[in-house]
Amino acid sequence: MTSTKAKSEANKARVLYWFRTDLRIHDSPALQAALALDQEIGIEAFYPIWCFDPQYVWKHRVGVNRWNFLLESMSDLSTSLTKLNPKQKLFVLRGSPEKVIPLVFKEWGITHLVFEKDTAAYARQRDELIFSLVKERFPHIKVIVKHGHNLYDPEEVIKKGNGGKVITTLMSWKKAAAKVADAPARPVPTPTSLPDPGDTSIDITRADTKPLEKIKSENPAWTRRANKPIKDEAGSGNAMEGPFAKLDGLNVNREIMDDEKFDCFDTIAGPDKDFAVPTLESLGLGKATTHIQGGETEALRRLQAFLDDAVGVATFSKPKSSPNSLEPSTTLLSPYLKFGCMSVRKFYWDSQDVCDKYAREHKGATMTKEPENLAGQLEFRDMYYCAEYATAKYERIEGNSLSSRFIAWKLRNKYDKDGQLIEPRPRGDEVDEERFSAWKEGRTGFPWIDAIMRQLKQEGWIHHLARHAVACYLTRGQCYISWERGTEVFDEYLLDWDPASNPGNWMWLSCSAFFSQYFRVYGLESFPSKTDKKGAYIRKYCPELAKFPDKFIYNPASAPISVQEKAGCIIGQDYPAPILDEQKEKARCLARLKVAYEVNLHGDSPDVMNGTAEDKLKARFKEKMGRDEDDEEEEASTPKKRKNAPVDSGPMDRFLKKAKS
Ligand SMILES: Cc1cc2nc3c(=O)[nH]c(=O)nc-3n(C[C@H](O)[C@H](O)[C@H](O)COP(=O)(O)OP(=O)(O)OC[C@H]3O[C@@H](n4cnc5c(N)ncnc54)[C@H](O)[C@@H]3O)c2cc1C
Repeated sequence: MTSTKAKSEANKARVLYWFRTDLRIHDSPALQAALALDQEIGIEAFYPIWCFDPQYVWKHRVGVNRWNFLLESMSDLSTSLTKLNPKQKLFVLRGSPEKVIPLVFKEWGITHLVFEKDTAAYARQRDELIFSLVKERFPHIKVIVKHGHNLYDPEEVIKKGNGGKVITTLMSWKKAAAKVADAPARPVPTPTSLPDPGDTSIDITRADTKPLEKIKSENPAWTRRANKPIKDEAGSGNAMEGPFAKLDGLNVNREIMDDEKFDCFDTIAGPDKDFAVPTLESLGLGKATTHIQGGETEALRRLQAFLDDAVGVATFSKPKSSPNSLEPSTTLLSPYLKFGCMSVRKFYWDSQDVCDKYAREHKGATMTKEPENLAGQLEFRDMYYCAEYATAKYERIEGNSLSSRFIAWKLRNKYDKDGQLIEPRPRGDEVDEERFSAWKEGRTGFPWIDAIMRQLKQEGWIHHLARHAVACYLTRGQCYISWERGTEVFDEYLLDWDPASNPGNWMWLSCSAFFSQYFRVYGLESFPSKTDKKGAYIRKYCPELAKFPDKFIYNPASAPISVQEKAGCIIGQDYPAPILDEQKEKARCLARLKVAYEVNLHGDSPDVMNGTAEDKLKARFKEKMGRDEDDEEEEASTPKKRKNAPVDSGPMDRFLKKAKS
């Protein structure tokens, strides 16, 4: 099919550059390839676009802070494009790619589609749709795809470097990557100019997109607000499979979106017909709470600030950084890498160059080695991308071909015989439900856990070891709750949520895959007090505890009542008493994990797939321990009561009562 409106003259290129998770202009091999067409055949029109997919808005759990970060990053990119050519900007097309891209193919007479490769499962599926669409309906359009989101292309590392097999250790990743190239590619230059866009008018009557009203009427869950999930009675015709399929039919963000104000998808070009970046208001969202600003400009500023401290770069050691410093003790570049505002290769090579210069100038000085140094951190990121690439059902337990070890976690996802999630949020018994909610809301009664979860919600970022602590607590440390629930909460709150790193690290921390030393559990008092004796971090994020003496800051429930009164915070009233017994639960978790490791079932074992795995683990537990796994549950799950607590209400009741009032 040829263009109906604009036609390419003299075989010059009319380029659609599709920005996705590459919201930058520096070190972009895809952008470079697109602009190289000017030398090769000449560019007649250049359209930098972003597809704002409504499916993403209502099928993927995203908190207001990540929306804010994304919109800021898009605005910043748009400004950069305008600086390269005052006629240019980021043209935001409101609609799903498979709808809006064919439309502009026709309307703008596109001859070339260029984008950066994205190897995540959901992205591959989306891109396959576009490839087949081009093949069937627009065979004259040339598609150019360049890798640039990782140090090495995960697909190449897996296919060329590891014979198509999955990778689960940094060593095996290094070996496989070495077969692809000696070192990551050096960054490519930043463009200094851009060709003009062509005519950007669109005959909206021809628009193959769904106006807002149509989306709403086809998807009742979109507009209905309710406390419990609503199934989409109408069914959604173009639902994606993979990680998002489980959310099919639900506006999972309805709790934070005000439908009255929601008008983001009124037309393909937005309310002013100018393809502007949407606003938080148009998504029906309130104000962001984070202080972390999105965009390439901020990413480069942060990188430069890090590089300016050569000693800091040369001696950067992840395990020695502090999870509870008030200012981040690591680079905080992860959200920028996630959205591609920061090129990972620039990050890698700029740091490497600083290290090399430091080594030359300070002969014999101690420098950190891999994997603790910065290069090691970025390599871990690549390793998870490779694992995700090679693993079917990576984001879940059942059917996970990475052989995520099967542990009968509470509140884990359950699927029907067709592999569909039975409920988007499995319900468990009251104790597990309450433990999960308390964890998510930062009211477990363990200040270390609560402070981290509150920082996560407020800022959208927490330190790596803080992530370790809360992930360990929720899963194998104390609660025995599925890592799937953890990924879901991180997905909602993290700015840097990543489909490879998030499930991968949760599998690691829960000792389901990648790591197996399940007996190493973080102490809720001993671990944080190593780097923050006085509890400044706790005082910041749990201000109700601010006046407690240092001695009790990590365990305020152990303070005498006179101390609590003096601190103006009665445990059980103004701050919850511990929701569980740390040591007892740790012992219970360890016992169950030991059995799970012995039985050694994996995500795709027949017992897991046919639903008999949990019974098998329970039977082995009884055989080994001489009692039922659940026998001790009653005892262990009863929170300790304060001596002076009224008999008719537990500490959590009193805290909730107070919070509600
Ligand atoms: C349970 C859990 C969930 C996580 N979820 C995510 C996630 O969704 N997205 C995400 O980017 N990171 C995730 N991480 C990894 C890591 O915690 C963050 O990348 C890191 O804390 C980001 O802070 P930073 O940029 O200051 O990191 P730095 O220490 O400055 O490291 C530089 C970069 O290296 C990469 N990196 C470092 N450690 C890891 C790691 N363990 N895995 C993958 N990449 C790493 C990141 O891109 C990071 O920006 C998770 C870790 C845990 C324990």
